Order: sequence, then C-alpha cells, then structure tokens
Amino acid sequence: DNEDVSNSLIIFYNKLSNSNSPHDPVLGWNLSSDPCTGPWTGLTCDNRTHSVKKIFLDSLSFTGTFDASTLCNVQSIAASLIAVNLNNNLLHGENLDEIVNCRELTHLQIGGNRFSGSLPDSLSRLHNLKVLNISSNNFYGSLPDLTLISGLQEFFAQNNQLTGTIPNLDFSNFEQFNVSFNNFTGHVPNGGDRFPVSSFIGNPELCGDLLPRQCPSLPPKKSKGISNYQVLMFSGYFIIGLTIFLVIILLLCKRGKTKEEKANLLNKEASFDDSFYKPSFTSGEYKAGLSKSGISAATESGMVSSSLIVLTSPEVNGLEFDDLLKAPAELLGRGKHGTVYKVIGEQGMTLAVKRIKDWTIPSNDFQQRMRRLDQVKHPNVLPPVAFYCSKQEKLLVYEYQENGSLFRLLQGTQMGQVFDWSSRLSVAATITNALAFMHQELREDGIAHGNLKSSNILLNKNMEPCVSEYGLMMVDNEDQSSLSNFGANSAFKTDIYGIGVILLELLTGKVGQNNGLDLAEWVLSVVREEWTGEVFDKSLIREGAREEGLVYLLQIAVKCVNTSSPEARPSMNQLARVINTIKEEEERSISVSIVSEP
Ligand SMILES: Nc1ncnc2c1ncn2[C@@H]1O[C@H](COP(=O)(O)OP(=O)(O)OP(=O)(O)O)[C@@H](O)[C@H]1O
Repeated sequence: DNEDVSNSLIIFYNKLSNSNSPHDPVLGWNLSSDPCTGPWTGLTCDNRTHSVKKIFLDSLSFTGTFDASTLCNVQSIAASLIAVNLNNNLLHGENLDEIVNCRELTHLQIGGNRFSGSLPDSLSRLHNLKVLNISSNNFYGSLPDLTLISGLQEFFAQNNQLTGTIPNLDFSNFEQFNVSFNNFTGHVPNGGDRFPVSSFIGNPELCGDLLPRQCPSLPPKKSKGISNYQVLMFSGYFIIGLTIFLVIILLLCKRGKTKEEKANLLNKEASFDDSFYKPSFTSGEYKAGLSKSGISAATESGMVSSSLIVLTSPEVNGLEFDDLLKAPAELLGRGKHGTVYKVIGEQGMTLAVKRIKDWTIPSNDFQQRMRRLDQVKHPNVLPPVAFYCSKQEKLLVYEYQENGSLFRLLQGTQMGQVFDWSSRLSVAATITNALAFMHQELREDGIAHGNLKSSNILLNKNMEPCVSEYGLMMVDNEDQSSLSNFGANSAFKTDIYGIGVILLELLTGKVGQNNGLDLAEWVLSVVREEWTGEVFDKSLIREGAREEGLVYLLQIAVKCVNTSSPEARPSMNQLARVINTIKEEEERSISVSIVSEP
C-alpha cells in the first residue's frame, strides 16, 4: 500500500513539474524516502495514521499538468487527503472529473493557472468542500450546481470565461465570494449584496442593484384566469388592432416609395459601394456641403460655418466638404460622444471623420477652440487636419491610423499576444509626457483632453502611441460633480482619472468599462483587502517584470483614480516625472543585469 502511495505521488509530482525540468525547484520528492517521514516539501501527513493529508505546492512556477486521477484514484490517498493547494503555477488540468473520488477534500485551490475547458459536474459532489478557488484560469461554460455543497464558505472564480447564471446559493454561509470578470448572465442571487460590488463586476450581462446593469422589474403577477368572455373581447381587440397596423404599414410603404423615387431623381450621382456607406447627414447640411464654396475662399469670406476648414495637412488641401460626403465611408465605431467613419478621400488619403454628437457649443467658440488646438503641436498628439462646423453638425477630420489603438492592443493580450513590460512602460511614459505638455500649454485656455481612454490612444505608422481627440468635447462624466469646486481645472483633474485608468489597464491587462469605474473599483478593492500581486497581468509576472516597478506604477495609478478627494490626484507633470523615473530605473536594472551576466 505504502509503495502504491509513494509511486502515485511521484507520478503526480512528475506530471506537475513536467518530469522535473531543470528549472523546477528541488523539493525532495523522490522514492528514496518515505513521503511522511522524508523531506517531501509541501506534503503533510497525519501523524497518527501516517496518511497523506495536505499537498501545498502553490506559487512554484510548475508548468506541467495536474492529473487528478494520480491522487484521487488511489484509495489510500483519496481517503485521507483534505487539502490541495496548487494556486499560482502555470498548470494545465487533466482528468479533473476524477477529483470527485477525493471525497474528503475541504480545500481545493487551483487558482492562477492555465486550466481551461468546462468545469466537471462532479465538483458539486465534493460535499465536504469549504474553500474552492478556480480563479484566474480559462474555464468556460456554466458552474456546477454549487448549491449541493452546503458547507462551502469561500468561493473564488474571478477572471475566467464562465457563463450561465450564478446558482442560488445560501450566501449566509459564505465568508468570501468572487465571480467578477466572467460572462455570467441573469441577476445576482438574493443575499449576494452581502459582498462588495467587486465580487460581481466585469460581467457585462449580469444585473443587480450595485451593478451598472439594473435588472428589469418583474412583470406584474397575473391575478386569476380569464373568462371566455374576456378571451373573446381580447381577440376582437387584437383583430381590430392588427387591421389598423397593416393599413398603416401599407400607407407608410407607399409614402416611402414616392420619397425614395424623388431622392433618386435629386441625387443621381449618389452611387457607392455597398460595403461602405455614407454618413447620413440631413438634407439641409448636405446642401450646405454641396455649395462647392472653395475652402480658402469660404474661410476668408467668413462663411466658415458651412465649409470644411483645413488646418494643417498639405495632403488634404483642396478637399471639400462635399468630397467628404461623397467619399465611401465605413463605420469604425459609435461611442458615447459620436461616431467615427473611415473615409477614403479622392486624393487617396485615408481619413477618420468624427461626427460629434450633442455638443451645444456655439460655432464661433468651437472654431476658436480648434484653431487654438492647431497652434499647440506635440509629436505624440494626433492633430485634426480639418474640421467642419454648422449649427447641427460638428465634424473633425484626422489622418486614419491603421495600426489600431491601445485598447485593441490590450484586448490582444487577453488572447495571448505579447505586450511586454518595457513596451507598456514606454507607452505610459510617452503619453503622459505628451499630455503633460498639452496641459501646460492649454491650461490657461482651460482645454483638457476631456475623454481620455485607451481607444483614444492610437498607434501611428511607427507603432508609437498618439493621443487622439484632444480637446474635442466638454468633460461631462460623473467625476465632474465631485470636481465642481475646481472650476476650469476640473477638466484637467478628470484627465488624470482617465490616464489612471489607462495605467491600470496596462498593469492588469484588462480593459476598463463604464468610464473605467469597474476596473478602478476592482483594483482598489483588491489593494484594500490584501495588496497582493493578484491585480497584475499574469503575463507580466511570467515575463519576470520587476515587482518594484509594477508596485510603484500601481501606487501612482491608484492616486490618479482617487474619487473621494480628486484634489489629491497628481498633476500630469508630476505623473510624467514619476513614470519617467520608473522607466529609467527599469532600463538601468536591465543594463546592470546584462553587464553582470557571466
Ligand atoms: N484617426 C483614427 N484612426 C484610426 N482609428 C480611429 C481614429 N480615430 C478613432 N478611431 C477608432 O474608431 C473607433 C471609434 O472611435 P470613438 O472615439 O468614437 O470611440 P470611443 O472612444 O469608444 O467613443 P467616444 O470617444 O465617443 O467616447 C475606435 O475604435 C477608435 O480607436
């Protein structure tokens, strides 16, 4: 029996450590000694019965597999094993459904690994479990029926891709519970409000009182059954309603058709590729653009409000507003503040045209603002090349940047693309330097960015980050209420919040939602509770990024997203200085390690 136990434990260990690759720690697990009396690090036995009780092999960078059958299909191990902790390695899973045979388990901790696939239903038959940690893996599919484990006290499943609804658990038993950053749907079960919002955030389809998504109110309960008379009456109403509806549809179709015919006659030239589509400007504005007034003539004669004003780019000189309207346009995205189209100009230049929504700024102020912005240039701030402004319409024209945005880059890392620590630091330093310059130059004009987020950090043709849409809109987010005492300065403090969220995105590898509030709250809650390395992107840890630099950047990012006293947020200049120092330290430590290598 003893031999069986030792052999199985060695098989378990070899699979875990990829058959003892040279980088694995030496933990004394070998057949020359007895598991319970020998130097088997991480293994605890029951002194009395001499049987294996606990296996704690967490945070050891094991890269192999946890094969549950190697432990749980051996009767004398399964009968005594109460705790397995393999958290924070790089393990895959194998035969995980065999875990059900380790019926005595009270603690199963496999968080922070590379397990993937669906969770075995058999997990719910581990009736003695008190602590279950499957967080930060790639598990998908629904949760097993955890309601069957009546004694469960701690459950961690955050940072997976789990779907379905959260089981109706008896939360009064739970001390800790976290299912954040998955794809759960439905509502937070009753009693879930015992836990902070950070336990549930990051599930876009999950609704609840504390979450950004509110649950729809339940339809009123039907009172009694309805009588035959009522059935007849309702059917009558239904038939009358349906007839009226059909007549209206018929009339509308007829009217639409005549309108369409008229429009076709008026605008014969409007033929364009179906895969693209035109921005749908109203006919009045369309006419204004079609006035064909030359750009420079219009500017000089003061007719600026109906013409495209070209600011900088020689390449787009000669471009007119109606050229823009006629050019094929592809929808790039629709944000809170407007819509962006990719437009291919006649000169072959590809442009991004932002159509701003609901900004009631007077035309003159808007023009003044754009001209002031045109005077302040920084190589890492994307300048508008032209703009158009009428009472109803405000358009900004930029050069199209084909390498995407920081937002997309971060999304790519979630699919396993490499975005290493020094590149992330470099992005952070470049954009804070650029913004520090802009803040300094435009402070007196009170023009901050106003909408800083990773989708507005674009990568130019040299893959350098560029801040886009600077000064495009008034700041209007929730942050403003707490900043009302700061007057014009509040917009600059809001930019600091925005950059804080971007720094958190770079550190965690997660993208913020809901103005970054979700991410900031999650990071703050983790930091408050334990200040663990749990917030950092696992790929940075794997890469061996220096903890000191990570923590230092996290500390300053946390100061930026301070909502209780926004005045305590650093200035962009201070922020840039700190980040440059972290970057220099990092570069120094790399060159020191290269020099000191034998
Ligand atoms: N000059 C550009 N070149 C290439 N892509 C661009 C350019 N400007 C914007 N985009 C992309 O177009 C998409 C939509 O941009 P937009 O700024 O409207 O989105 P948003 O930032 O999410 O919304 P909003 O700014 O309204 O809050 C984004 O993916 C953005 O990265």
